[in-house]
Amino acid sequence: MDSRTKGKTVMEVGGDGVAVITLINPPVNSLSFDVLYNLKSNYEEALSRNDVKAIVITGAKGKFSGGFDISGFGEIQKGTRKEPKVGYISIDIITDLLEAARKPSVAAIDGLALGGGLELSMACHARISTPGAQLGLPELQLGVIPGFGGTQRLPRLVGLTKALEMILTSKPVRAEEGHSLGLIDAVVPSAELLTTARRWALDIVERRKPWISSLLKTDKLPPLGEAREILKFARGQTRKQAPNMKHPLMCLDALETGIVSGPRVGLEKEAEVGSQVISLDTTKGLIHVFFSQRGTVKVPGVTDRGLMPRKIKKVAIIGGGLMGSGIATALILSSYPVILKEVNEKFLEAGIGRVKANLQSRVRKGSMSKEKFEKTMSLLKGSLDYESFRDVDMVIEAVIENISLKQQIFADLEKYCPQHCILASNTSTIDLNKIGERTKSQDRIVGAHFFSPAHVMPLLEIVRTNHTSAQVIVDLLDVGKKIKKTPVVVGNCTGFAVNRMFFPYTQAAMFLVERGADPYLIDSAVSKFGMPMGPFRLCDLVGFGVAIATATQFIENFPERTYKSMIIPLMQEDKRAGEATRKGFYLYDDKRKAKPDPELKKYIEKARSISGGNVDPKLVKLSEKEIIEMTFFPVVNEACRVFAEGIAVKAADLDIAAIMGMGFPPYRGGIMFWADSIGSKYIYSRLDEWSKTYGDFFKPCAFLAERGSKGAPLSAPVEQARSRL
Ligand SMILES: C[C@H](O)CC(=O)SCCNC(=O)CCNC(=O)[C@H](O)C(C)(C)COP(=O)(O)OP(=O)(O)OC[C@H]1O[C@@H](n2cnc3c(N)ncnc32)[C@H](O)[C@@H]1OP(=O)(O)O
Ligand SMILES: NC(=O)c1ccc[n+]([C@@H]2O[C@H](COP(=O)([O-])OP(=O)(O)OC[C@H]3O[C@@H](n4cnc5c(N)ncnc54)[C@H](O)[C@@H]3O)[C@@H](O)[C@H]2O)c1
Repeated sequence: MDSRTKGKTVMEVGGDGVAVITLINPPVNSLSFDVLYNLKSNYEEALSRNDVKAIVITGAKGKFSGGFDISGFGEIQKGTRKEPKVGYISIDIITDLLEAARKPSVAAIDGLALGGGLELSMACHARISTPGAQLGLPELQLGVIPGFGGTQRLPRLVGLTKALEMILTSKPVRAEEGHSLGLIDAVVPSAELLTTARRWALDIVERRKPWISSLLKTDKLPPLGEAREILKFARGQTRKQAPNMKHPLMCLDALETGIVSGPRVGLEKEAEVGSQVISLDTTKGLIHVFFSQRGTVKVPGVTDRGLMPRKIKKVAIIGGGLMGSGIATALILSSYPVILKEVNEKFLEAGIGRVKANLQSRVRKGSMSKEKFEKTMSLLKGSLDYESFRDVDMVIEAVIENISLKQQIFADLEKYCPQHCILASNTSTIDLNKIGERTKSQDRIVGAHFFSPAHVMPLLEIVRTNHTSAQVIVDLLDVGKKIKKTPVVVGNCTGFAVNRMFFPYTQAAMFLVERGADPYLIDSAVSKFGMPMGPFRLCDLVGFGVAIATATQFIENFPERTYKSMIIPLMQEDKRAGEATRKGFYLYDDKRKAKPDPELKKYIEKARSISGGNVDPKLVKLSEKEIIEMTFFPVVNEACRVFAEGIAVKAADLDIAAIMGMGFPPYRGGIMFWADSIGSKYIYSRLDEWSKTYGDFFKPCAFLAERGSKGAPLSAPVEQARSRL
């Protein structure tokens, strides 16, 4: 393959008269422009050759296709590639050349047919798949719409309601379901895939099987009035669930056009809308997130050294509290045998009970069978001592946040665990160097910072010190992947990446409220911005005990830029500690529904009198935009410090950490991507102005000042980062 081209297709014509075209573009046979243009020439040749009666399309190495090459969207967005004429691929090639051809086509689907891959197969006249195949149109998840005819063909193959479900949720279906829906014509074992597809194609030629053009099917479509009602409902739901995104509604427009005005007009509408969505900011953000998420496992100096992950056969967890039980759940769910150690029988039983409850909730929801539950639970063994630690490959310590206890535990681990064993801590705040102070095992000490609930939250911060070996990081990256987490490798500092970046967010909110802003308006503006909840609702959820403990760490470590608000400590004195006590910034009813509390004013006024600050009329009347800026620009400022200090190696890692650790809206691309979309100059000037009026909490850091003065992007690599790693 030419090094400048991305992928190709090859065509082989058999003695039976079937031309087999194979999509080849590793690792997922994505449909790059090169693949698509090759496919077009293969088709032209197959249609013109007398020895070809029918065509089979398949993908190399057990994968049909993962869809259009997503990097192609980036090239169009950046202007490094000219977009082909609107509709050229979906209408000229896929519809007019392939579907309307005089010779039938059959798709032989192994592995996956996603996005453009499934769309290409839907333009074929039949689809044969293997049992494990995944079939879906996940485009909306990337900010684009199905653009190779999927908005028209899927409803015609599986019905409007199912098509809407598949498109709006981006969730694929398995082959068997695809078969019962009418999306797949036959499911056969892998070894029979090609022979069945060839035979099927010839049967179509010989009229023993029907020659079906999906685009012309109407039997699965509801009557027009009903279709309009279904689409109206879908629009209402979409507006509610994705209020900040335009592309799902634009996708529905394309679907509706096809149903109201016919599939050809629908295809034209799809092509027009498909071209428009590429330049939406939300689309740019989501595509950035797709690649950044996959990029977190590429760590310069670590993953480029040819190290192979060692096999982790058994893991021990110390502490079966909230975090330890969640981590144990995540591990046994991925088939790791786990030993859970606690201080006494009672606590051990409680810890195992929590793991059981985590799994039982899956059984209740129907996502886990009883047999699977039993099998998974059998991987968990309890322990009250270290005897069973003699053959573990990794230990994750998750006891209470107490430095001398952790130091003692690590000294014990050094004695009992084998020499190769990875010694990880789930600490949120304590310096890992201190934790390992009483050992000689610094090279195998690492942070494995999970987020609560650990079996649900997708992020894993892998914290390395100056001494952590590359091998240990490679091992942990592999475990992270196996337990389906997105790992981000960060350096050792207070709060690591996520908690450190987001600490100023809560502080900014407290500051604004003390100066007269309405906390409920702040929460509402932040939720509208796209966070799962506002800072005050979040404090209630986490609990004030944790909030105070974390705040103390930041006040001690970064005194020059922390805002010390007394609101939370004052409330806690009155036994209001958040949702768990049913009273915090909100009041909670039996169903845990939050309601504003007029009494809150009392605490705010008292905190204000302690801090000596005054109500600022400007801050009382903040617009939603100003609220977002004043709460998130301090986060950007701290993210810049984290980046400049080399705590994160790539700005994109901070984007993923913010999205997966804090719920920052993915369609804004993450914290640094969002900041760059606003511009460093503006952010710098706002922070600079506020710092002059309101103090050093807002003071822009040197990195932001430097980039802001030039208007340079904040996410550009740090050439001379004072790396701590
Ligand atoms: C016009 C059309 O309608 C528009 C489209 O088709 S848009 C594309 C629709 N398709 C998708 O959204 C599928 C996206 N891909 C995925 O969900 C997953 O990659 C997958 C399920 C295919 C495979 O998952 P998994 O095995 O875990 O591998 P994963 O790490 O995600 O991907 C492997 C590599 O393939 C790349 N890749 C996957 N799908 C790709 C695609 N469609 N385009 C370009 N690269 C792709 C990834 O970036 C990654 O590259 P890397 O190794 O350099 O980091
Ligand atoms: N709670 C969170 O949201 C969160 C998030 C990330 C990280 N963390 C960190 O995880 C760790 C645990 O937090 P948690 O919320 O699960 O605490 P927790 O209080 O719920 O659980 C701690 C458990 O450790 C046990 N324990 C204490 N000493 C032990 C010993 N010597 N041997 C075995 N077990 C022992 C206790 O009995 C208790 O069950 C802390 O370091 C915390 O900073 C917490």
